[in-house]
Amino acid sequence: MDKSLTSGSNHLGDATHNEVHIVRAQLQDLLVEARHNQDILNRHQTLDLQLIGSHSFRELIQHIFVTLAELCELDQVTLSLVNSQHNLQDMLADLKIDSTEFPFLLFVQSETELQIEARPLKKPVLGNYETDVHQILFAPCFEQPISVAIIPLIRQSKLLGSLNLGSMDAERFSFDMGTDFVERLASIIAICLENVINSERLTQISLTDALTNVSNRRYVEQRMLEEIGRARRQHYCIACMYLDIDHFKNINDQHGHQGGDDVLREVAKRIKAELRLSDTIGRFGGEEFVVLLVNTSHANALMVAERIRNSIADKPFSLSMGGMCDVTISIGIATLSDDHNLGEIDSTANDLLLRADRALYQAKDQGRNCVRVAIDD
Ligand SMILES: Nc1nc2c(ncn2[C@@H]2O[C@H](COP(=O)(O)OP(=O)(O)OP(=O)(O)O)[C@@H](O)[C@H]2O)c(=O)[nH]1
Repeated sequence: MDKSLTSGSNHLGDATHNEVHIVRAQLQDLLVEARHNQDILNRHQTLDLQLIGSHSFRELIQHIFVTLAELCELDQVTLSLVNSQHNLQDMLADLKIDSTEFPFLLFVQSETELQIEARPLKKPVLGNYETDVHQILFAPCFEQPISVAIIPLIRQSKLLGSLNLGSMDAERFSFDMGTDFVERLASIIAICLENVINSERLTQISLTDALTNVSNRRYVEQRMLEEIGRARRQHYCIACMYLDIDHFKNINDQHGHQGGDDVLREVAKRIKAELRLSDTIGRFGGEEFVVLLVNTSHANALMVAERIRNSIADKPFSLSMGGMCDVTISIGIATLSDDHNLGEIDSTANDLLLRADRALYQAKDQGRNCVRVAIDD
């Protein structure tokens, strides 16, 4: 037997075997990478769908802070929004969102505040976290990140704000990294932000009284049903106040319709100033207002009503055409305790409003500028 041939063919066999082994390993790596990429793609698609599907500002912000952070495995996510005329903060107040609900949502007064090292934020900036540059953007986070991506949110050439992503991994965001993904994400978020803000504003307009800027009757009636339902589930008491300006016809007669309008606006403002964010105030029509106090006992409702009455009676109103005017208000209160919160929600709401209205008429009958409580309370 030709040994060299045999050993040669063995060598050949080993070499082929090794090559096959290497190719197999490479294929395996490619497969792992393909699965990994597919996984990333799936996560991004899930994120896109959640962001695009957001129906409200609250929902969108939650997806940015929770879904985005989870799916992209980020350690810190904050969002800075340019709020030049305080419009956004007013909108949040109307939506009953207070600053504690979204601590990672930041407001800046102008685009200049989002400049990085004196350069306008036009493109994503990736790299190491630097305290003097990035601290403001990550101030609410428990831990400061190690690498960051500051991504402008631009819509129709206007900077809406910045999405600020942080990671404890130094290599997660480096200055020479491609930014296609983050730019795509930022354009989706910018479009969604613009959409939800516009839609919240439209809803707000349709539920707001144009003269006084408080809610209108439609909103209060809708809200009342929701609040009665919630009070029933969570077993607390709610109170309803019916408020009516005294002798408003005389105010109109003496100071003209414009003077009357000034009084309506100022009354709404003074009532609102005495309420909590969770309470609801609405103009029901003419010179009538309704207030809904959640999780409020009979005694507390009485206290708030007295405070409102005093805030109106104690200080004369100045009118836009000049001159002053004394104004008083009468208030009727009805409360709905947990043990009486039964039956159809519609009729419970009607009954609560009716009882507050009857108490108001008692207040009118008994001299005005006073607070009366429903008899059966
Ligand atoms: N300026 C102004 N007046 C309004 C508006 N809506 C209703 N009014 C007027 O509000 C007045 C309400 O008068 P009344 O219902 O007689 O009640 P009142 O004079 O307040 O008397 P009491 O409620 O019994 O104390 C009417 O003169 C309405 O024209 C409004 O949007 N602006």
